[in-house]
Formats: sequence, C-alpha cells, structure tokens
Amino acid sequence: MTKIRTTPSSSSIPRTRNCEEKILVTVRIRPLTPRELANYELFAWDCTDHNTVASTNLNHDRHNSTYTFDRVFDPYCPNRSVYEQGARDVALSAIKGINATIFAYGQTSSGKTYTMKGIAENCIDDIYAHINNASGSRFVLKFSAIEIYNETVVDLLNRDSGALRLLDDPEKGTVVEKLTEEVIKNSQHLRCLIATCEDQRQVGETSLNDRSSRSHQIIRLTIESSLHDESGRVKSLLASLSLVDLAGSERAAQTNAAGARLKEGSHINRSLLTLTNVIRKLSGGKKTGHIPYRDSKLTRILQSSLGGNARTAIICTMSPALSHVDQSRNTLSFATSAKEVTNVAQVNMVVADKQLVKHLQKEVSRLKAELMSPEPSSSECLRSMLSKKEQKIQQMEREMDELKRERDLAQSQLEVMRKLQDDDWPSHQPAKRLSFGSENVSTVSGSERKTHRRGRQSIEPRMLVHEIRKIGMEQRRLGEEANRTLELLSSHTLGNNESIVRLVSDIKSMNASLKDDISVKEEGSCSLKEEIDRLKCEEIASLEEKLEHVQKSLDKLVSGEEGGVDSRTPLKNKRNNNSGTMPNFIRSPCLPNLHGIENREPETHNAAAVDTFNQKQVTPNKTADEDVSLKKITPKSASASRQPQSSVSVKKIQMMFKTAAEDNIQSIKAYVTDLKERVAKLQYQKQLLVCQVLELEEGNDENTEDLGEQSPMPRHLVFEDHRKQIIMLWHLCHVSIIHRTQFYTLFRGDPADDIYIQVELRRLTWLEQQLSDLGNASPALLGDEPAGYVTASIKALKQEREYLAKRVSTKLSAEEREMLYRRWEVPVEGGKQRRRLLLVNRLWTDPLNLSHVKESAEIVAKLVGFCESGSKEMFALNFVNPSDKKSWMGGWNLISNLLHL
Ligand SMILES: Nc1ncnc2c1ncn2[C@@H]1O[C@H](COP(=O)(O)OP(=O)(O)OP(=O)(O)O)[C@@H](O)[C@H]1O
Repeated sequence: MTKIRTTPSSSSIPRTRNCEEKILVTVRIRPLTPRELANYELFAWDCTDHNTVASTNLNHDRHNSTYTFDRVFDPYCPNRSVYEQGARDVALSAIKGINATIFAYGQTSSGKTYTMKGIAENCIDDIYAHINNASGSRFVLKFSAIEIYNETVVDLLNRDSGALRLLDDPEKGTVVEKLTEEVIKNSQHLRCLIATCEDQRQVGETSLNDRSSRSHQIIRLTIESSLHDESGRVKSLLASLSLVDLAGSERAAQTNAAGARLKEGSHINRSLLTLTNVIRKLSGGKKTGHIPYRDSKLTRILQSSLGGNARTAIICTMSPALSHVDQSRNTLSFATSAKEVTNVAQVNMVVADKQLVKHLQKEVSRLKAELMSPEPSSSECLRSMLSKKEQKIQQMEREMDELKRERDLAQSQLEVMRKLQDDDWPSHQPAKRLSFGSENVSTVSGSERKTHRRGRQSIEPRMLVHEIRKIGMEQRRLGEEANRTLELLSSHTLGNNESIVRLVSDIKSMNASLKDDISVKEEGSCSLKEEIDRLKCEEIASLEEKLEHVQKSLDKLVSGEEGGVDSRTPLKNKRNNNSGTMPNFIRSPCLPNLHGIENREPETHNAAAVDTFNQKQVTPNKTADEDVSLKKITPKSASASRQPQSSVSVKKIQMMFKTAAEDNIQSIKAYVTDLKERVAKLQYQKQLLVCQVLELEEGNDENTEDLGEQSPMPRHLVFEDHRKQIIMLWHLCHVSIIHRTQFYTLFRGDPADDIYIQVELRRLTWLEQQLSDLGNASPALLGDEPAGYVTASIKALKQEREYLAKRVSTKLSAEEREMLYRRWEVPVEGGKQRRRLLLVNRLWTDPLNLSHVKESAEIVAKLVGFCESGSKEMFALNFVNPSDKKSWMGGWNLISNLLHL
C-alpha cells in the first residue's frame, strides 16, 4: 500500500496558470488504404500547415473546412514524428510522477491501432532510454491492460478473470478490481506484454477493416521512481501512462455490420458518444456541473485523464477518403472540442508506509528524549516560575479573603441602607454606629442633618439676647440662693426642732425675697455673641456643685452626723427618703451635662418631692400665708399641749416632736431638690439657646449655599423627614419614651411646629454627636464617664418602662390589655406582671418602623394620660417678644406635671 501525495509538476507542453493545461490534440491523416485506392477514393482533406487541416471541398461542402490543432500530421508522417510531436512529452511525464494518457480517436479503420502501436513502441524506447540514463534512481514499471468490450471490462493479461468491476478509490479514483498488474522487467518484457494484450484483444473483420478492433484497449504502464533529494531523503514518484486504443466509430451501413458486429458497433458508438459528451462538456469550461463520466466504463476509467490529474494527448486519426468525409468531419469536431479541455496535472509524491512509519518513529523518539531529559537550565527556570506562581496564588488568596471580608461588611451596610430606604428613611449614607448603647444601631449622618434643615424658621437675634439675659439672671439668682442656703445651714445648729424651724423660716424669707420680679431689664443694645460669651462664663457647673454641697450637708444634718436630729429617727424608712440619691425628677432629655443621666424614673411617691418648695406649701386648703407656716412645735407649745391633756403620754409628745422635725426636714430637702431641678432646667434652657444661636449662625452661612440648590422640599416632606431623624435620635440617645410620646403626639406638622422640630433635632443631634465622640474617644482619657453616662441613661429608661408597666393594669381595661398582648405578641406565660413589662419593653424599640412608632406613642400616651391638647411650650423656649410678660418657665413644669398623673 502506498500513500500518494501530489504536488505541482512541470511540463514542456503549454500550461495555464496553476498547473493547468489543455489536452494536447493532434490530427493524423493516414494515407489511403489499398482498398480506398482501389476504389479511386479522392483526398478530401489537405494539411495546409503543421497545425491546420482543410477540406479540399470537392463536394462544395458549405461547412467550415479548416481546422486548427496542436499538430496535424499528414499521411506521410511516420509514427516516430507523431510520437515525438504528439505524445512524447506527455508520455514521459509519467517518469516525472505525472499521470499521462495518450489515446487515439477516430472512425474505424482510420489508423488508431496503427498510430498507438507506434506511440507505444516509441514510449517504451524513450522510457527505457530515460531509465537507463537516470543513474541513482530506481524505477519500477508495472503493466496492466484491459479491454472494454460491449461494456465489459476484461483483463487482457488474464482473460479468464472474466468481467472486472470498477471501483471508486478515494485516492486513485476509478480502479479496476482484481486487475492483473505485472512488473515490467525490461523493455522487451514490456513489448511482450503489449503484444500479448494485442493478441488477447477482440478483433473482428468488417467491410472497412480486416482487423477491426471491436473493443477499447487500455494499456497502463505504472512507473514508480525513487530518487534521493538534496537532503538525502528518498523521494518516490508514482504515475501511470495510459495508452488507449479506442474502438472506431462506425456506421452500420458503411461497415455492413450485422449480428455480433452490429452489437459491437452499437456499444462502441454508445461509449464513444459518452466520451464525446464528456469532452464537449469539459470543453465548455464547466467542471462543477455534471460530467457524464459514469455513463460508460470507458469514461469512468479515463475520468482522471479527461479534465483531471493527468496530462493527456489525443491523436485524432482520420481517413483522407472523400467517402468518409462526414466521419472525418465528426472526428475533427471532436478534436476541436477536446482541445478546449483543461486538465490539472500534479506530481504524485509517494511515501511508502514503511518509510512513513520509520520517519514518524524517529520523530517520536526525538520528542520523547526532549521530554525525558530537559535541559538543566529549563528545569531551574520552570521551578522558579512554579515557585513564583505559588507565591502569587497565596497572595491572591489572601487578597480574596480580605475582599470577602470587605464585601461582607459592605453587604451588611447595604442591608442597613436598604432597610432605611424601604422604610422611606431619608438616609443616603451608611449609618454611623455608636460604640456603646444597647437599643440602638445607627444614627443619622451629619449631611442629613444639614440637608434637612431647610424650612426652619429664622430666630430673631433680639429674642435670643433677651432669653440669654433671662437665663443669666436666673443662673445668678440660683447661685445666690444656694449660697445663702449654705450659710443658713452652717449658721444653724440643727440639734433640735426649734433650730430646724428657724432654718425653715429663714429659707422661706430668703425665698420670698428672691421671688420678686425676675423680669429682664433692657440693658441697651448688646450683641448676641457677647451675650453668649457672658453666659458661658457663668459656669453652671459650679452652681451644681454648690447645690450638691447643700444636699450633702443636709443629708449629714438629717443623719445626725453634725449633732442634728436624733440619729435614731428612722428616716430611712420614710417614703420620701432621698438621702444619697439624685433628685427624683425627670431631667431634660437633652441634658448636655454628661455628669447627669438622660432619664429618671417618674415614681409616684416622688411627686411630693418634685413639687417645688413653694408648691409644696401651697395646697388647695391653705392660703399663701399658711403655705409658709411650718409646724412650729416648740417645747413650750408642747408643754402647753401637754397641760390640757396631762393624760397624754410622753411617748406621744415625743412622737409629735419627731414627726414635726421630720416634716420640716423634708420640707428643707424638697427645697433643695427644687433648687437642683431649677438648675437642671436652666441647663436645659441654656443648651437650647446655644443650639438656636448655632442654628442662627449656620443659617446665615447656609443661606449663601442654598442659593445654588434646587427648590426646597415641600414643607410637609421636610417635617416628615425631620421627624424620622428625631425618632432615630431618640432611640440612639436613650431618650425617655414619655418624652418621645409627648413630642410625637404634640407636633404633627403644623407650621408653628417647625421651630420646635428644629430645636429638638438640633439638640438631639448635638447629644448624639457627644455620645458618638465619647464612644470613639480613648477610655483612658474619659475614664468611666461615657460608659457611666450611657449605662445610667439605659438604666433610667429601664426604670421608666417599669413605671409604665405598673400603669398598664390601672390605665388599660382587661380587654384593651388582652388586645395589646395579642397585637404585640406578648406570650401568656410568665404572669401578669411579666406580661405588662414585656408589652412596655416592646414599645419604642423600632425607630425605622413608623407604624410601630405611632402605636407605641398611642399606648404610652394612654398610660400616662397624655392628650394632644397639651402645651407645646414645654419643649422649647417660648419665643415671645420681650414685652410679653408670659413666662416660658411655665411650659417646663408641664413635663413634671404630666408625670404626676
Ligand atoms: N499512417 C498510416 N500509414 C500507413 N498505413 C496505415 C496508417 N494508418 C493506418 N494504416 C493502415 O490502415 C489500416 C487500418 O488501420 P487501423 O487498423 O489501425 O485502423 P483502426 O482505426 O484501428 O481501425 P479499427 O477501428 O477498426 O480498429 C491498417 O491496415 C493500417 O496498416
């Protein structure tokens, strides 16, 4: 078996580009045969030159009478010349690896066999001459021969094989199955084989030819040449030379054929007709259309020679006799068509399987060797690259871990933002966390606070100056009062009830003197900045410290450490015992003083203490004068009381003294508490003022900035926006839920509410910022203050919830309670008290849920008995004209009053 690879070949005959070339077509006119001469046949054709044949026009033929071909051989041209000029070049192509086909076409008795014998003879001579001259090359010639007789393929070397089948080989094209192929030993051997085939061929006698070939004969000479190329490799070429002697077309009338001859003639004519059709189609330049190769075995076998991979030479033979002029004209017509047929001949390179396998094995071995033993430098390079890759992978893994962490963090922040957006919360930035706190998670950002300051009302600086002055006066007055109280405490020896009574009396008179008009005098024009600076200079912290000192002195006095009241007095069992504790009142929810706490439990039993000293003395059943009349139980009066009632035991008298002393001491304590509360109020109001001053200042700055902004948001949207911020800030700052409820209920978006909203938002923002700053500061610098403050605020809030829980049973009906328990999913287990506390603990815990906020406010309002008709002034300064004598202090007391319900 061989593998055939084809490459372009070269040839001496005319070629078109891409190795295409036309079929070489020559015409040979034989001489008149003796029979024709006997019949006085005339020459109908004349060779005008080497390429042209022309009709002598003896019959006044109107047809074209001149034909041009590659070569025209006259009747006197010998076979050698015909071979040399019409076949040699093509025939010898086979030695160069190019398929070659030479066949003779013409009517019966036109000289085809005569011509092909001459071609074969000359080819053998030339081929062997070439072989003999080609030293260093090795040639293998094989011979096979068939005939197609009546459309049957017959092996001329083995006629016994019978009819042979034609097979289609993908590489070789159409092949004859089981065809005998004999290796040619030498030229003589070849001649013998040709002679044998000639003997085997079907020949019959016709009226035109005594030895008429009744079949198409194809002698195939396969030439395999092996030679060494420049690189020393063996190059093998394989080609075939086909010598085809066709049967001659004939007319039955002319040949007088009958019987077998007629049948033969019919097959011959049919196959020749197919050949003619193929040539005509190919001559039209159409190779892509249907070419009827398969219409005859002749054309199937010659397919590669007709427009395929072969060089082809056709020698058309013709009789010169005038009697065959029509047949000759047909031959010329065929020849004319044939010369237009183009073949694409290629050199067939042959690589033997063994050679190919050997070559591939060698290549595989070389590659294996390279793989098994790479160069040391390459190995080191690979290891280095591998190490770098591993390091890179590790680094990328670390980066991926870091990115994952960042992604998770961003995702959590995104979730918070989404929730904010879902609830229509106006935050556009990640929430800032407080570093401490239990209920809250996030707060609003500074930019939001700035953004939503729109719509605030401008505050008249003149009003602020007035309020600052009033605060300053109040602050100074409280300071004086505290000083005088301390003086009294230090000057009196509270060892007996009389001293206490005297102290109370002195305090009363002092208080009465200070109760004079505290209206602010207009002190002429003064700038807001100067007023603020002055207010800041008057440190309220020192006033608080002073009051704390009063409180401690009084506590010591009560406890008898300074020889005061009988130490055995069981004051600690009294319900109003506040010794050692902060005053029991709800301080401002925005106290900037971080020494204090945000909320205090509004216990009912503290109500009396929360009442101011003066208020405590004023009861519905007493006049103002009676108000200040203390229980003056002196020894004298006691003795007098004993005289009419001698039966009264000493024990009872002692009890009366003790009770009077306790009451008076409680009055003093209440007074001090009142002082402290007033200081707290002062602090609150002072802070409010500072906030509003800042608001005013920033407002002036932002007015310029706002010029470039878009039109402000609708007022109601601004209100909703601010209220959401306030709700969140309440949550973050652990503001009293009672305060939240009051504020939420009172301020519903009226235009007049804007100032309250602004003030509340401002002070809460400030407070939240303080908490945040403290939370971010180093604990070493702050000590326990931040944690202590937050803890106290949370604790106070917890106490407030406990207080409200107690009111659940009294302020709500059983049905309302059950409905709320179901609504707020309070479990049945745990008892009534626990359920109440659980309910309250769930109020005001979700600042982002506005329906939750609304319902929480409704429940708390019901628990504390708050209604919407409450005064709004308690939450901020009453900005009235200085001429307006209405005191803004009244609003403050409402907070306490509400808690006294
Ligand atoms: N060029 C020639 N010179 C001299 N004699 C020739 C020439 N050509 C042919 N002949 C003679 O003409 C006769 C017929 O030739 P040939 O048998 O070769 O014709 P053919 O075409 O093969 O006929 P068929 O088709 O019937 O086999 C033969 O006797 C042959 O010797």
